[in-house]
Amino acid sequence: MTPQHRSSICVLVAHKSLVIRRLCHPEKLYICAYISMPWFGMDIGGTLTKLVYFEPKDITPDEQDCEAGILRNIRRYLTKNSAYGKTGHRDTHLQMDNVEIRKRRGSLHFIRFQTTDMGNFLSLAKQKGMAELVTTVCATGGGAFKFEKDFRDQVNMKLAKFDELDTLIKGILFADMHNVTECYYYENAREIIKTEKRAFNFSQPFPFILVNVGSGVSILAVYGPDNYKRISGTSLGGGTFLGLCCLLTGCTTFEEAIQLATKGDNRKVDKLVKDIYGGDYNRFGLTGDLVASSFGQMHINDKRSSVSREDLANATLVTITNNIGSIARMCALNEKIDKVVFVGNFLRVNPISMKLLAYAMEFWSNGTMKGLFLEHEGYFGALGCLLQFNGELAAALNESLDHSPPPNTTPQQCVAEPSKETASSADKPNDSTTR
Ligand SMILES: Nc1ncnc2c1ncn2[C@@H]1O[C@H](COP(=O)(O)OP(=O)(O)O)[C@@H](O)[C@H]1O
Ligand SMILES: CC(C)(COP(=O)(O)O)[C@@H](O)C(=O)NCCC(=O)O
Repeated sequence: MTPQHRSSICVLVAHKSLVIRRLCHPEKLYICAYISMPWFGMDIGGTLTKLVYFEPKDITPDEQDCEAGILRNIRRYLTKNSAYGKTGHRDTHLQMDNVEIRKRRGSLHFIRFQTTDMGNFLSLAKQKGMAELVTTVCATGGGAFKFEKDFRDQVNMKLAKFDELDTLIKGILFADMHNVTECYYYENAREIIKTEKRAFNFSQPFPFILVNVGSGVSILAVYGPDNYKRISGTSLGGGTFLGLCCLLTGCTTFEEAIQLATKGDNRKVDKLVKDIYGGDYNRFGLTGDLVASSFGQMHINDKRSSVSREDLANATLVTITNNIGSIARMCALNEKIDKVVFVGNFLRVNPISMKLLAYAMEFWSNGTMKGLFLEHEGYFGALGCLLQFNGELAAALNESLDHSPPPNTTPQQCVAEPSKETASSADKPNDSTTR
């Protein structure tokens, strides 16, 4: 807030998550809404909850004096630690600095925890006094619906719900615009052992196929910032990999599953083309080393007794990844789109899958399609949600506000027309789903 704004305030009503200020004007009384800190976006997924927190770095000495103790404590707690409770982690390597959001400059912090830990998160929020400061949390993902009552009953917080696919796209476009190295591809993807990560210029993104590999998989065709359709999906996703891996190897975490897979060999588990043909199946270009049948050797006693946990983990990873790659490629072919962007936390610390997907796009399309990846892989829904905060408040305040802005006031400072991207969009049926 600038000194002029401060001097024009005649009434200030603190309403926890937002501050409504009445600005004096000779002819009219204007009401402007400032969104008070803290700013969060939350994506409550089937496996992981992602939290994006905006830490303002342009706090003036005046503001510092006024900053409530609770707010300061929350800021310090989130930014000075990188582990929270049993499963909470801040991905410090993903932090985005010097970002401008709603005319404020600051850093974006990326935090995740297991959705099964939601009870502990709510207790922590209560303990840190969040409930006293925040009335409304912007949330997306299935959990925004599932946990709505828990938020209300346990911490007296309202969830402003946003659709997970809308926010996913908003988050991707924002991250790509603010981070020049956000998007990358694998050079020489056909040579999996040698292939290397390279930055990709994604400044002209449309159209692209978006494959979100979370617990399950959603596939979208994106034609513009507000123009997309969900064209396909599969229940064989990241949750399937983790679930099957735990069953087959006795591992208990995703990180362990990936580590095992890194040391294993799927060829001891799968039946390859050469196991069936004795070599290549030349007529249709199927080389001998191609997987003909995932897990296809495991009905043979001898083979079964000689495989390791590592081999089983690797075969599970390859099976799930190849299936996703195959569906994604067919979707891209159908839509006549050549860029296929893979996101979602299944790709976290998982170069095996990324390289396989890059290979699959390149090989099966004869080099006409490209697999692309993004650094903030699983956080776009939460980021998009944080960015839409404005729209939610506009909608919430729409009825009580004078819509015409006061003189010399930018749209960010004053709620005017409700944004098209209001929370209510999450409550509408998704008519862009074609499947
Ligand atoms: N620390 C982790 N714990 C559990 N799953 C993880 C972890 N890191 C990556 N994953 C993978 O990410 C998937 C979840 O991806 P995410 O995009 O967060 O989806 P969702 O929104 O459904 O939770 C899991 O199914 C698993 O394959
Ligand atoms: C239901 C979901 C959108 C939920 O998203 P997620 O938490 O998995 O990221 C996703 O799991 C999905 O699209 N599953 C596949 C459903 C299908 O098309 O078969």
